[in-house]
Amino acid sequence: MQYSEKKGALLIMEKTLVINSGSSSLKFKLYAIPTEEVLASGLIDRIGINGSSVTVKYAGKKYHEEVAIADHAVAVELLLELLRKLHLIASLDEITAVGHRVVAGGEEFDHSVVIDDEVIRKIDDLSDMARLHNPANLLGIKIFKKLLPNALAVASFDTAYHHSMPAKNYLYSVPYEWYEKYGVRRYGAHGISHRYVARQAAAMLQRPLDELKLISCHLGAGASLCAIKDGLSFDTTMGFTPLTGLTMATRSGDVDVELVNYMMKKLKITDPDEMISILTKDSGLLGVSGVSSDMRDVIAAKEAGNERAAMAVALFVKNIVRYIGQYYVEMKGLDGIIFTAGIGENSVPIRQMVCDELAFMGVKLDPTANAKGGENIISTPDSTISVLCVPTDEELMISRDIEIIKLQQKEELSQDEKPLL
Ligand SMILES: Nc1ncnc2c1ncn2[C@@H]1O[C@H](COP(=O)(O)OP(=O)(O)O)[C@@H](O)[C@H]1O
Ligand SMILES: CC(=O)OP(=O)(O)O
Ligand SMILES: [Mg+2]
Repeated sequence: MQYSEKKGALLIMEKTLVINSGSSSLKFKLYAIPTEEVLASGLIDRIGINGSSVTVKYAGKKYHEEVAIADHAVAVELLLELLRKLHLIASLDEITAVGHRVVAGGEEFDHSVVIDDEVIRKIDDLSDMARLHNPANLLGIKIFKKLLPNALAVASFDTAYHHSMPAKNYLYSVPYEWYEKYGVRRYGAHGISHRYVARQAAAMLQRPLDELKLISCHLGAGASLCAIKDGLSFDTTMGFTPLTGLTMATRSGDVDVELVNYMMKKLKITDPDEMISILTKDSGLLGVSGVSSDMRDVIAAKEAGNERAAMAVALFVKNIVRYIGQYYVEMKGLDGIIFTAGIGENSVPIRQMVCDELAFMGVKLDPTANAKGGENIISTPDSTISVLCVPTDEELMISRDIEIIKLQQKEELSQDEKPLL
């Protein structure tokens, strides 16, 4: 624990580490609490594909290294090494809380929780609902639990935000008992991000969040749209698992389930898991383009005249537009479209291509604002629907949830200490 003087008051400074394992990346932020100052932030990028690298920003400095990172286990090891090597902390004990993004939280977890053995078991049980993510999330949880047994460990779930969806938006048209007995329903994902960008958008538009109809487009290696009404998730493109919805880096998005059966026969595959693995790891941008899972590479190939790369980009854009149309109708109106995550935040051409498809509705991008990126309103003032670029900050949301949990724990303690009358 350290002390810091801010505006004349003596503050006890604690350090919170937040770990965000995505399918292609591992991000982390080290915060000073309560000031929320980011002491260090890091991105381990392109996990499992060529050209992987690590970038850490700390104390006005930047560390960058191109290094092979085969999987999330290697990424977590690298994170630990960097914490020490770059002297981001003097000793691990300085970290008093660790927050973990967990993708699948099922029906049970509708808010962030303190991680104990029971929570670990449940996250493990939910792995079938996010096979690219929950095992990687658990890996980080277990390593840090072992290294920092006394730190407060918290799990924040991607699915939690979507608990507000009405039944007509989360039920599938399948036997109802599947939902009742086995929890088969749409859970969605990226909820921590959709929640964050919706709040930011309301502040940028200077309107109360609960009066806005928004569509948040989280376009990263995994991608999902979320229709946000009354400040809450109303509908989302990911389903029972993060496999469905949009075209993604390596995931197919929506397909007719009959093709699973058909292709198993054609490819002489007997194990359904093998088929799901093809739809999860060999499809999407990678499968269609044959070039790469990374949108940067696919756009470069498209510009060089590669037709399959152009088709992959066209499918990516088309599926986003399809769902924007659906949610516009479902919400009976739309005030703002938000672009976020790796592609949404950084790709000027993808934002342009999506908005070009919406031009007939009066959506107009300001090309200068679009090229600038960052946290910005990127539509023209006369656009019928505002378009916003909002860099997501899942880590900040997780760190704030940790503070809420700390407050609740303090309140519970003080309740316990109250003398019995
Ligand atoms: N400038 C860019 N143009 C297009 N795509 C980009 C750009 N920068 C990053 N990306 C894309 O962002 C993806 C990573 O997004 P991110 O949200 O970090 O993914 P995840 O959290 O799902 O691992 C990469 O796969 C890459 O395709
Ligand atoms: C749920 C999901 O797809 O997450 P990410 O985009 O971080 O891989
Ligand atoms: Mg992500």
